[in-house]
Amino acid sequence: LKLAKVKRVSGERSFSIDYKNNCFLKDGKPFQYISGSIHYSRIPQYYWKDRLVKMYMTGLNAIQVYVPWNFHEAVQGIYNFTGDRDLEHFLDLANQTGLLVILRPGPYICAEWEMGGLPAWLLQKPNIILRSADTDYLQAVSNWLAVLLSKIKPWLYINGGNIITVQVENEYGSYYACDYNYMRHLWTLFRLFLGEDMVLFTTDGNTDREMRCGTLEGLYATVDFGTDTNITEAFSRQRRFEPRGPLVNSEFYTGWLDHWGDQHAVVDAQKVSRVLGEMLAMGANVNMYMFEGGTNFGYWNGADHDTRFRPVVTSYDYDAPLSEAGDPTEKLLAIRDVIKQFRDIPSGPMPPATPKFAYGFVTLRKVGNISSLLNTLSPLGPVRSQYPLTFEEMKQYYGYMLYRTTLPRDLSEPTPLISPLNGIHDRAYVSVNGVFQGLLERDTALVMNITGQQGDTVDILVENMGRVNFGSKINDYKGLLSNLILGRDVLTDWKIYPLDIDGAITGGWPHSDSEQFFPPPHKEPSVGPAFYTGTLQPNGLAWDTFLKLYEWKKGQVWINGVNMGRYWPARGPQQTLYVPGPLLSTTVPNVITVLELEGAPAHLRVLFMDRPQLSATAPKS
Ligand SMILES: CCCCNC(=S)N1C[C@H](O)[C@@H](O)[C@@H](O)[C@H]1CO
Repeated sequence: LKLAKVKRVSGERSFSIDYKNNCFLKDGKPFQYISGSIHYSRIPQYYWKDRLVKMYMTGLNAIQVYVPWNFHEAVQGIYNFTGDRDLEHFLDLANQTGLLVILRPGPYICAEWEMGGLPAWLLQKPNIILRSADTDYLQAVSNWLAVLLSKIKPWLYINGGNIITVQVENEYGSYYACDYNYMRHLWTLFRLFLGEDMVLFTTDGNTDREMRCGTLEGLYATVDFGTDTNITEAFSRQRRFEPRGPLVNSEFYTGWLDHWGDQHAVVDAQKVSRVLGEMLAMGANVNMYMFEGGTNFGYWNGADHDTRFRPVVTSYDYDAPLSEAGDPTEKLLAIRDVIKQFRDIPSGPMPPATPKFAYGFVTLRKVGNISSLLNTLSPLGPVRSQYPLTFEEMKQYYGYMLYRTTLPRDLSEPTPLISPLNGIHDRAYVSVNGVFQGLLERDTALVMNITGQQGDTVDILVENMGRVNFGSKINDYKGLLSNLILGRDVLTDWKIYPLDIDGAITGGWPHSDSEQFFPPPHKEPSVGPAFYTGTLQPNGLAWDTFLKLYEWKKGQVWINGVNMGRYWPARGPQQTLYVPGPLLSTTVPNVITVLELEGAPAHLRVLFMDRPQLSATAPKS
């Protein structure tokens, strides 16, 4: 129905590759796209139009969009395209704004997104070979693509919509499998559902191995590279795989991602605009990755794993031309000045940054330790198991899980607790009889000491910090993947509590309880995993703001029931969380709930600021 607005004039619309003149043809005329990446899954729907208009006013004629499979099929066979997941609404807004679309439906997308967009329920098959011709993987992929590609077919430019090209898979050449049967299967599916006329392409990093394993006859091969790459060398590599046709850089990096513990990544604006100009002058088609990064709300951040597990931070600001909050930057203005040299850009003002407000301090109060809240957070009670089960075996894919057992003997001396196969995925917070005794962390903290008496309760809260999204470790199972050894004993006879924190919070906890049963507010801080809550009084303004948890250590924040993502100021570089203004109420108190995993500061205060802090790496402790 939304397409009715789009002039459906059959016969006049075409989008193809001109192998003679080495360019794209749009309606028979040479066409050079100047595009920017924006991920609808990282921006609340009410801000989509704001960001798209700013991209259009910069002079872009296209946007590049990933479709995260796990964002739309969290439970196998149940598809969600509503609200912040309404892909067609996003495409329609882009169409209304005069922007064409380069769609990247994966099924794997990388993108510093949880498991590269693959749904974690794929891991229920213990030895599944992801991104290959593995029959179970391909069956799930085929079911998903049948739904998605059918949905987007009317949105193809050649059918009256605005999607001009579609990418198959994502940098497949960077993956170990190099399985041509997998790529041929995908190619068949994309052709089957999108038709023979659709321009399908691949994108790969700028090396021979990547191009060799990532390209396929029938898919137009493109490359990606940033500002420090020799443009001529990179495009000559593309020419070795596509001797004729348009030059395309599908991911021109305008910035870069941050992992917890990194220095905040920045890329010089003058460098970005200079190299962009050089590529456009060659007639190359360029997509800037990212143009608007947005936020990894909830549990959606991914992770890298080179020598060790490196989860990506909550902010996907990416030092991009539009900031995480959608504010135009100097980098955007420099880019706009370059684009002006190649095409007319829309006249009129660049929409301004959305207003920001410093609401100030809010003092929280403690709700309770996790172990005292199990009736609320795990209403169905525990699963009993001789040995630990993973998140996937428990069929809880994200967030936190509580593993409980008892001490097998008196431990008067500090006794080492270890996971011999580095099996803590990813961080475990250990309490004995409700008293926090320390933590274990994947690759980083492999032993801690315990004391206690035989029969004492051992509570181990395990945090899933986001699944690896790049490389061979994307089959990233979570939880306790191997037995725990305490001294000389293997810990057994577990009670494993799935924790539905998000369900409890969207159901009104803890605030709905606080009026009747809540203990008087007290300022006692505590160590170990505990919930805190408070209210930001309304002041008639619902403006963007940035939440700083000064002297808090690590945890998760919900505001008015929405999971805002992870905070980890103790590690940095991110120190504030972006809070979109429309999330706030102008009339009723805004409920803030914090899960602090290590220990709250005595002041129990959090601060709402009018600006972000993304580059304050914590002082080396
Ligand atoms: C640190 C290794 C990063 C691997 N990812 C790379 S090269 N990238 C290419 C990938 O296609 C894109 O989705 C993004 O993930 C981008 C980095 O922002």
